Amino acid sequence: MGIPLIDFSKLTSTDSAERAGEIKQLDTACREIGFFYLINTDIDQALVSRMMTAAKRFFAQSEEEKLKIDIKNSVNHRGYGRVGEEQLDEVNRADWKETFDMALDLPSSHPLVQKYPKMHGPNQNPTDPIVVETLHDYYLTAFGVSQALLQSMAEALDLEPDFFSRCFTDHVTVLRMIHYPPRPSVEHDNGAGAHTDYGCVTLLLQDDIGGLEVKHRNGEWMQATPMEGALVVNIGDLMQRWTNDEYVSTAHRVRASASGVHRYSFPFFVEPDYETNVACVPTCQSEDKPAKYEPIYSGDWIQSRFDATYAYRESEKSNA
Ligand SMILES: O=C(O)CCC(=O)C(=O)O
Ligand SMILES: [Fe+2]
Repeated sequence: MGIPLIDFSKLTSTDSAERAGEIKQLDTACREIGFFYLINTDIDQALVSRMMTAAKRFFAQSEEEKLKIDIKNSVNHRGYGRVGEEQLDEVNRADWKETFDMALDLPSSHPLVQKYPKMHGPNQNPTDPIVVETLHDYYLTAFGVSQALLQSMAEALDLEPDFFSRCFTDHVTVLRMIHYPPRPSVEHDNGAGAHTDYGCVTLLLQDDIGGLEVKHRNGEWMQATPMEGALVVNIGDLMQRWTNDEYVSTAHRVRASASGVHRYSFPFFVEPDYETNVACVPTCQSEDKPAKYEPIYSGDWIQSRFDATYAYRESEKSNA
C-alpha cells in the first residue's frame, strides 16, 4: 500500500511490450491512488540543481524586493505570493509558505488575453536573469515530460494518443516555486493545507526534506518520502472529472518545516487551453455508468478554484 513507481523511459520505450506493461501500471496507479513517483524522466540532475539554486536566490531576497512582483498586482495570477496569501484548506489556517508562479507569457494584445485576462497575459519576472532562464528551461523540459505522460494516459484509457495533448496549444500550465520557511510555532503545522489539485496532472519536484503527505483511500495519511531523481505525479480534479471519476484526484498536504529547516518544492500544474471542453471521455461512460458531470470549460473551472483559495481574490468568491 505505498505510492507506486512508474518508469518514464519504459512509457516512452520503442519496445512495445515494455511500453504496454508500463502503461498498465500507470493506469492502475491513476485509478487506485492517483499518485505515483515518476523516474527516468528528461529532467536531469543538472537541471534539478539549477532549480534549487534559483529558488534559494529568489526567496533569499528582501520582502520589499519580492513584493515588487506581488501576485496581488497581477490580474492573471503571476508573480510572488507572500506567506499567508494562500489558504488551500478552506477551513483551517493559511499556508506557511511563500510562492512564485509563472506560465506562458502572452502580450496584452493577444486575443486570448483580451478574452480571458484573468488567466492569460504577461508574467511578472524576477530581476535576476539566471533565475528567469532556469525557470524557462525547466518549464519547457517539464512540459515535454507532461505531454508524453498524457499520451500514455490516453493510451491507457483506450483513447487516441493525442486525446489530451492536442488541448495544449495556448495552455495555462503553471510552474510554481515554493519555499516553506521554518514554522513560527509548534502549533502552526500547516505548510500547505489538505487539498486536491485543480488541473489535469501535477508534476512535483521536491528537495530532500520531506513533509508531503497523501491521503489513502482508507483515510490514513502516507508520506511521499523524497526519492532522488523522481518526480511525484498526481491526478488533478479536471482529469478526474474528464474520466468520470475513473482516475482519482487525491487529497494531499504538506507539514510545516521544523524549526530551522527550509523546504523547497516545484509543482508544475499541467492545465490545458482555456476553452478545452471537459466532457466525459467516451471510454469512461456506459449505460451502467453514465457521465456524472456536465461539460465545462477547463479555464472556467480552474479560475473558480483560484478565486476560492486566494486571499487577494476573496472579493470574487461570490462570483465564482
Ligand atoms: O510542496 C509540496 O510538496 C506540494 C505542494 C502542493 O501540493 C501544491 O502546491 O499543490
Ligand atoms: Fe497540491
